[in-house]
Amino acid sequence: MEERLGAALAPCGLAVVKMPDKGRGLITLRDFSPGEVVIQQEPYASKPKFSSNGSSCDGCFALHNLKRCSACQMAWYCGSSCQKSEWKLHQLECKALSKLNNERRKMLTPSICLMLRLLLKRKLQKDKVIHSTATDSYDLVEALVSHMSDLHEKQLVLYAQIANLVNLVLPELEINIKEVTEIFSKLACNAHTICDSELKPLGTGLYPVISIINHSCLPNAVLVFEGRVAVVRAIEPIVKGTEVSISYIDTAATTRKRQKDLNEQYFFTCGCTACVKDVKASAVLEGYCCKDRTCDGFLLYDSGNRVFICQLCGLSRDNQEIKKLEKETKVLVDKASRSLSSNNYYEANTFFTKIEEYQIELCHSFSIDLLRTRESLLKIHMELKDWNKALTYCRLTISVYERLYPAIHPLCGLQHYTCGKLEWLLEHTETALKSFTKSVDILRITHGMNTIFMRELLSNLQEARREAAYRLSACD
Ligand SMILES: C[S@@+](CC[C@H](N)C(=O)[O-])C[C@H]1O[C@@H](n2cnc3c(N)ncnc32)[C@H](O)[C@@H]1O
Repeated sequence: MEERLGAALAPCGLAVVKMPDKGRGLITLRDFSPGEVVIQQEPYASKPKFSSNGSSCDGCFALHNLKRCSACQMAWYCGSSCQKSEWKLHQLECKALSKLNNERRKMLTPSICLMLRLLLKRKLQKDKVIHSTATDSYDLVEALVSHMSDLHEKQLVLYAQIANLVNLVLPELEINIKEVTEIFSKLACNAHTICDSELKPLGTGLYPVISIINHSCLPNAVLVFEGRVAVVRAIEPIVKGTEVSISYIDTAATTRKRQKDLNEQYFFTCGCTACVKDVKASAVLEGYCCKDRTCDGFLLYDSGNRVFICQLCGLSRDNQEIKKLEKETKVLVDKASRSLSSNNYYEANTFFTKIEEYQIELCHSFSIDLLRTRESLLKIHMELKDWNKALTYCRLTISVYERLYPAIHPLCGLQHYTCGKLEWLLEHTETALKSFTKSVDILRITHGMNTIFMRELLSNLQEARREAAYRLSACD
């Protein structure tokens, strides 16, 4: 398997190597430039997010013109070509699903659905109904890390229970419960959430070659999806002999939070530069602001004197005052989240606006908490179609994104795009043009140029250019 994979990857300028303390990793055999596709892969198995009114096409993850499989009512296709391409696998899946009563169907979580597909594909490849290739074979799934020995016993029991359910759905496969328990454990640290171009989740997929890529909080590549195809693009020059890295988590968090997330799901301690050197930056991200509003310092707790001290001007801030504001904010955050999840945007707006007031009093301007509040306010004002306020919050988030994420990051590109669309709507043509340009500069690297999404962005940019030129000539 290793040799076959090596032979398939070498022409793409890649090799799999064993790395100290990381297991396997992917390294480059040639230089890659920013925006270049390092590797792309179809999933070994994938499953769109389920929703009763149709999610995305099971074949290509398209979102429109979906029709439900009339037999099982659980698979969706955008047309006959996708239905045909999925038929060999869906034929078996459909037979199994059609037999289930409603109670059993409700128990089919996304990871169970993904597991059913994975096991069926393995069977079809074994029976040579579907061909296996060097980059699409069950051997690659077998080689994935499972971290079984790191799992808590409770988690193992849970996986074993779900494996029993899989056995009930596919009794003819006579699955080995221990083996399926291990595959569930592999899915937890190897499967990827498939997202659309705007990073909205569409489903889950297992890409066993892309899963060889290790994590860094300062990655040199980014993983995006074109339909259900996973595409890894370089976001900076990657010279020959370098390890390719992507980020497994949202890196807009303090080092402590990132380490916790990575440890809980992936069982390792990240040793990247951001994790080793990031102490001061982290303190700013979760830090309180100075009492003197003209000072940009952040505070650290002085336990001896029970006060917070500004690290820039030395001014102290009373612990009690901070605790009081924190407590009041927490009460509001719970209420605000409830209003938002029940789509009560007017009420959510009132709560989040108050939270923002408290956090401006309390937190440093780069604080993650303040950023999350402003992201919620952006979402709320978009829903309420208050474009002016939405634009204000979009701009406020961009300045923090630019500090938190690398210069080339999909979220920065997408936020500039949102900003541009709002400015365009408000007829701020000049600034819209600047925002679209910034967005294209970033997203052409992370997303490539050939998707419908990028074509739409480029057409918006062209239109803004034409309008700006027209306005300029009208002034002459
Ligand atoms: C998706 S797999 C990556 C490939 C894996 N190294 C292998 O041998 O198949 C994720 C696992 O790789 C390891 N890993 C990934 N990034 C790492 C890093 N920066 N440092 C240490 N281990 C890492 C962890 O064991 C993690 O659970």
